[in-house]
Amino acid sequence: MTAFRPVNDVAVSTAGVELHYGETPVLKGIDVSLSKGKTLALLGPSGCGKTTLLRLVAGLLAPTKGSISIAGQVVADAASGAFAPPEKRNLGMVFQDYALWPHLTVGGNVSFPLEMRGIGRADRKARTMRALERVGLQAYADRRPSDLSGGQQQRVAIARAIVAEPQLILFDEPLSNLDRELRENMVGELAELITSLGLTAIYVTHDHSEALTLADDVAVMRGGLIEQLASPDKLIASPATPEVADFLRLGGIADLECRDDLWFFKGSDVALLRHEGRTGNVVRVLIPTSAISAGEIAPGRLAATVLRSQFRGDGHLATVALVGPSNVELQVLSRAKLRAGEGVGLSIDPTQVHCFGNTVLSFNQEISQHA
Ligand SMILES: Nc1ncnc2c1ncn2[C@@H]1O[C@H](COP(=O)(O)OP(=O)(O)OP(=O)(O)O)[C@@H](O)[C@H]1O
Repeated sequence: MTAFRPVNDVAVSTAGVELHYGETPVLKGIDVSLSKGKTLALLGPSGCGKTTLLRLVAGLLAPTKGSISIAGQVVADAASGAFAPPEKRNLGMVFQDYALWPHLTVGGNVSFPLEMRGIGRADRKARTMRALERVGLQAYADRRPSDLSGGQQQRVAIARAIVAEPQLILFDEPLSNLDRELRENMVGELAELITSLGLTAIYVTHDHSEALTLADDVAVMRGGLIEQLASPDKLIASPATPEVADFLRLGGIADLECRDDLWFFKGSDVALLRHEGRTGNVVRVLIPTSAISAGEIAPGRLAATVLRSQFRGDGHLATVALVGPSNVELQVLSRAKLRAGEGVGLSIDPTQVHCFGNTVLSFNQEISQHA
């Protein structure tokens, strides 16, 4: 996102944006740049500042420091005091609670932004029906929102957000009120809609699978800062920090220490792999779930005990503790259900082990695991 890009290709950018509530900094310096036609997800735990950043872009808050531009125009600048209100930013917004007006029909809700822009009745009607058609609800124009399911109400909110063809759409946890199955279907539908309409979007969520499914780029936020901003593929292959890997649930985190070119789980005699290194060196690694296969306890495999297991659609995801090293928990995907307390033997593909920090270790040499 830092690469040079012609200004007219940039839909939104923020420079050094900070937001303080009194003395408390909530955003501590945010620099992002989003190209036209792309979707940026803001992902992170509760309280990390995602909604605050979205509200700043929307014009519902003004930054304490820094500036925000939309389509090359400065819409907020703390230094000069420049500030464009939401209605001047040409945005569509979709909220978690749909925010539909109960006294208006579905059609009335969708056409409202056009009325605000003073567009004539005939044009309004045609554009409203086109927006409803795009979300598959053209037959529902005369109904009240309360007659619709949660998923349908959210689609009405999306139709209302796109009806005036805004340059940018902001989504604030739009699916979090829906039940799991509907949410999973809607993520796919929404991704398709965003792509087919060529929308530029910022999408706030605390759900990593939603972010990785929908977005071209994901900003993983923590404590008012962006911890890493990258494409889903890059985030999965090279998480910048253990916190990012943990938040994306990519696998288990462990500290390894080097003794005689063997890398042991720290404080134990259990070695994960063989690789040149200086005795005493310690590195923190991610052992991805995809790198581990579980079977019977056998020589050459790492012994572990199952702590808990949960079915997740493509198998049973078990959390296991290694026998020997203290506090090393790994996640294993197994076809068979693994029961708490059961012993298992793990094989780990060392080429997938990811090392954090500046240390460059490629664990792709001749390896054997030493239990
Ligand atoms: N009006 C306010 N006054 C003071 N502090 C606030 C105010 N609004 C938000 N905060 C604080 O700012 C921080 C960031 O809030 P924000 O809503 O942006 O987080 P979030 O990442 O969107 O979380 P969530 O997923 O729970 O919505 C939180 O610690 C919150 O308590």
